[in-house]
Amino acid sequence: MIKMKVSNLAVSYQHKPVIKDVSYTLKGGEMTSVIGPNGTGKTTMIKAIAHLIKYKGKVTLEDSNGQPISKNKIAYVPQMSTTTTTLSVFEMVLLGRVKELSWKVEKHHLDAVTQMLDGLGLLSLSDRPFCRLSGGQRQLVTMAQALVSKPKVLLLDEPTSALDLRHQLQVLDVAQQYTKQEGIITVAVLHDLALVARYSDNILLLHNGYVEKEGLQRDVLKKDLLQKVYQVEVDVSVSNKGYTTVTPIRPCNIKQLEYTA
Ligand SMILES: Nc1ncnc2c1ncn2[C@@H]1O[C@H](COP(=O)(O)OP(=O)(O)OP(=O)(O)O)[C@@H](O)[C@H]1O
Repeated sequence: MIKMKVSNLAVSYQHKPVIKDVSYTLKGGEMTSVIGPNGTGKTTMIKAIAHLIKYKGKVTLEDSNGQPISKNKIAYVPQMSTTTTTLSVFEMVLLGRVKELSWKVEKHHLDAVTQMLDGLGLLSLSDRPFCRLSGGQRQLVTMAQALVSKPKVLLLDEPTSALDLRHQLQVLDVAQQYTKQEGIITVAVLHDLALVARYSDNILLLHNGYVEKEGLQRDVLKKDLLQKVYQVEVDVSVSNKGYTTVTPIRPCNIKQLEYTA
């Protein structure tokens, strides 16, 4: 099983600490959701583990034999692609294979792209220029591009923010299926706690640059903990079909609430 170990991670922007001292270990085959209020450092943290920004501390990635895995095997899908490229959807997804391509594009690469587009319901958009897609379609295409690169670690920054209900489930189903099948590590920054409850094997709750809590949904999606971190009164309920819902009720002053976590 592959393993990613993050030790004493710290990131500052212009000497202002954003991620202060974060440590955790992630395992292959598991989906981890990163949650927390706006501006708390979620994007910064996943950009650091993708080696896209400078950080202090240590991030190691190793296979089941303890051998290091190259950082090239980490795929990062940003919040929203604003590129104005005129490349087609097909070409954009094919770029996911760029490290393996030579002057001649082999059939198996083209087949992999077609299969991925088909799986995400994007085949009919193959020839459309990427710059003429809607926000949600762009999110799906960048996800396809990441998956076609055969990553060992898949980092998704708010992958469902522009998607309708059906596509939210579709994207997270694809990510979950791929994570389990290939035994990779997937980390998704999500704000929708119903999706978090449904798809996470593990949840990291970030607050003010620290991990406030890490664990299973029953340990993290707790009323008093969420109230403390989000400063909002919430109701946490589980339907008779087993789906967890976190309902925000009203913003609150934490001093009025009892915190026992
Ligand atoms: N390039 C940058 N330069 C300076 N400050 C930055 C930069 N990027 C982010 N920040 C600041 O770092 C803090 C954390 O930002 P980050 O985007 O990581 O938060 P987040 O938890 O992902 O937020 P959100 O939920 O709103 O997307 C914020 O205060 C933000 O303003």
